[in-house]
Amino acid sequence: MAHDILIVDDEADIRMLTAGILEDEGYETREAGGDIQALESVKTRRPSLVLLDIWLQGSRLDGLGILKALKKDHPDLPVVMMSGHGTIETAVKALHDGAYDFIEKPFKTDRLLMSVERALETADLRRENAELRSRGAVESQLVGTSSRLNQLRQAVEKVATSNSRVLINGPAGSGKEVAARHMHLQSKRAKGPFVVLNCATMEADVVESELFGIEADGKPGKVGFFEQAHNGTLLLDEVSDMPQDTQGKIVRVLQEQRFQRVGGNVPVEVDVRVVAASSKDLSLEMAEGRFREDLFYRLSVVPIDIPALNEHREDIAQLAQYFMTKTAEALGHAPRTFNDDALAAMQAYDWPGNVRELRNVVERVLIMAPGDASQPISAEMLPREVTTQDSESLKWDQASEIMGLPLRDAREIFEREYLSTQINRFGGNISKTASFVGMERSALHRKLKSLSLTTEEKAKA
Ligand SMILES: Nc1ncnc2c1ncn2[C@@H]1O[C@H](COP(=O)(O)OP(=O)(O)OP(=O)(O)O)[C@@H](O)[C@H]1O
Repeated sequence: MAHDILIVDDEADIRMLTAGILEDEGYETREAGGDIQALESVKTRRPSLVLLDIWLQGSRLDGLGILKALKKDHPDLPVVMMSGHGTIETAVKALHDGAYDFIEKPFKTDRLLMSVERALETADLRRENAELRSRGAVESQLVGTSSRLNQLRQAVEKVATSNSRVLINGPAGSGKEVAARHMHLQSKRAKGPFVVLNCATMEADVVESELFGIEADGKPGKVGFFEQAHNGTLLLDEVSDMPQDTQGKIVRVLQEQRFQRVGGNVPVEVDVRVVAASSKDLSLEMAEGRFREDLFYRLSVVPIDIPALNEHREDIAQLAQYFMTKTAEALGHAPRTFNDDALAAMQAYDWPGNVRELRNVVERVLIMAPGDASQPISAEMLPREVTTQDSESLKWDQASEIMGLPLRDAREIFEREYLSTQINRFGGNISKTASFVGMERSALHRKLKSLSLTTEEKAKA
């Protein structure tokens, strides 16, 4: 997509000439003859760059005034100043106030193009960096004011002040790492490091060297996660994926607060608070012999449960707006609001990927939605899966679940779903339901009883 450049100059000839040079290079241009036009134009749509004259006859604000106003709302918008009567002081002032460059009029074509090109390149790079940072970002504060979130925050803050080990449980993307970071920042260790080891993405044969480091010829060759986290917190994320041998070694470290590096024989002492997180039910993993009992009880001194997003829907609007502001800042866009329909659709959706999915949807919407910042995001601009959560996908989930069952169990699930839907459809009226499904009234009664379905309950549902 061509970069779009706003040229602000009170002289129409200069605007035209500059626009001609830029358009020949494939840029799109817009023109403004004064302060009001310039600010309006940026408000309507943020350009990729502004070329701004310092002296503007007939305007209340001069170029420096406009620069300040622009930078207030769009700190990352690249601005190149131009002037025929520029003094060194004005140029320095402009650069100090955030202009990218200052060119003197009359300028040579090459000088103009070079400055524009560099300013755009720098802005693109900055944006990409911020975007990368934002994509990998995990917050340190738990956003949300529902009672579930308030309880969670209280529990996290309470346990933070103790040195106890904590096991954080919750579905993928629900905020386990955010809770762990929040806990770290509220603890006495806040100034120390917060280190995350993701046990799920680590190859079994390197987990130990990653955790404990490597020693060769009596010297540390690689500092492990435990040492990196000295005086701070180590989060063992997806701890259920840790190989069993390593689990045993961790038990010893937790007991003794010291360990040996791989290949070494000198004990290394550390002061580390270990916090574990898991999206699997660790007690089940333990019962099935995949997770060591001694480690489970050592890690799970204080269990903290993070709810799925659909268990605290009241926070969806606040979280969506929060991620909108963050993402807009990172991408250098103006943030948009959500209208009531969009909020209602987001609140009704089930969010199988939890808060992470919500964050991704907001990012996608900000980048893809038509219109400008003055237009709120409406339900039609949301991705299809959010707005068309008709039971299609749910039905499919259920169907695949049924495929894994013996016929008897599958039939029971089907009959239960089918009959409760039909009873609801006929407002709990057994005679009408019986006639529609083609059963005797008494037979339907018996069936409902055998499925433990009551008409009152189902009619209410
Ligand atoms: N309450 C919250 N406030 C702010 N951001 C949140 C909250 N909950 C989750 N997030 C954001 O959602 C994303 C996923 O959160 P996080 O990584 O903590 O989830 P997780 O449960 O650790 O996921 P996984 O199981 O995949 O490791 C992150 O970008 C995080 O910042």
